[in-house]
Amino acid sequence: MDDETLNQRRQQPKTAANDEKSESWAQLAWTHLECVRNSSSPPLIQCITNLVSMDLVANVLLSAGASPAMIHSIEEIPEFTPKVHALYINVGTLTLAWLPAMKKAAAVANESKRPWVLDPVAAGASAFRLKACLELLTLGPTVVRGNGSEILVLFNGSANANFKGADSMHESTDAIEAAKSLARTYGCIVAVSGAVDIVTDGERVVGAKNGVPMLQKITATGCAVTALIAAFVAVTPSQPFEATAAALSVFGIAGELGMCSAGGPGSLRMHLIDALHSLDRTAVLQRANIANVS
Ligand SMILES: Nc1ncnc2c1ncn2[C@@H]1O[C@H](COP(=O)(O)OP(=O)(O)O)[C@@H](O)[C@H]1O
Ligand SMILES: Cc1ncsc1CCOP(=O)(O)O
Ligand SMILES: [Mg+2]
Repeated sequence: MDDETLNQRRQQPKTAANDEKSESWAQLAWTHLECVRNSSSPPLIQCITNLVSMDLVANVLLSAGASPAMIHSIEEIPEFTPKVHALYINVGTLTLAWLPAMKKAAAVANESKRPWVLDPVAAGASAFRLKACLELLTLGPTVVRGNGSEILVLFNGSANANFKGADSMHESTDAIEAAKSLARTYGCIVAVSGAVDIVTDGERVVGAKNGVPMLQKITATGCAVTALIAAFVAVTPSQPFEATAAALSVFGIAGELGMCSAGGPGSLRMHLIDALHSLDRTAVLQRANIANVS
């Protein structure tokens, strides 16, 4: 997708990819994936992500039809970030050295009117990490996706002595009100992953019930689905709520199909990537399970 196309999408929300008011959620999920795959050039996603996740994030983006670029040096950001279709920031292996580059990239993405997505991995693990996440939130991400514990910590604004790390201690549904409040405060879409993936813009709330529990046994699946959200938002930047729900559902469907061939987490990782690559319309329309949450 070239810049001209991207700008046309921003100015004209009613395109084939995002005329979703008349489409079912399942159709919408398929349309987003198709749009990523069929862009004239693959959506370029800059990923400033943690060291654990780089491989899976890049492979998930490639298998969905996007183009990942793991470029995180602050020296390269002013030149490179304006060229991307979306930016992905993930604090999983945050150090003091990386934080200025994350903030700079967010600022350049904002100036360049590029959507950007934040994954606040283990936000409550330390005061340093939480402060960094809250500072990044004030820079105005388009979407924030975390697990239940991460979203609750961002909402409470204080590091939690019981916080265990990257894995959630909460159900996604425990964090619905926190997610709505964060979405209203920061003017962004907030997604909470789990058995049901919750997506809210502060008013609307939908739940995507796709995926398999074994996705939790593969490191960086949360990071990878946040990257997929960035790719979906890249092709419909004026519709981040819909793009986020669609990405979560599509990733979950790939997990469901991958699980049919997998013997455990190691082979699920491989089959997940294969399933995302070959996902077809029939599977998405039959399996997408997105509905309003009251
Ligand atoms: N119990 C579950 N059943 C089905 N899918 C799940 C379950 N828990 C998590 N997932 C899926 O696993 C992926 C990673 O989510 P999660 O484990 O919540 O993120 P994180 O790795 O950041 O903690 C998401 O696609 C989510 O939908
Ligand atoms: C284990 C771990 N430690 C620091 S980052 C990371 C990966 C976390 O990935 P995810 O949040 O997707 O499980
Ligand atoms: Mg995570």
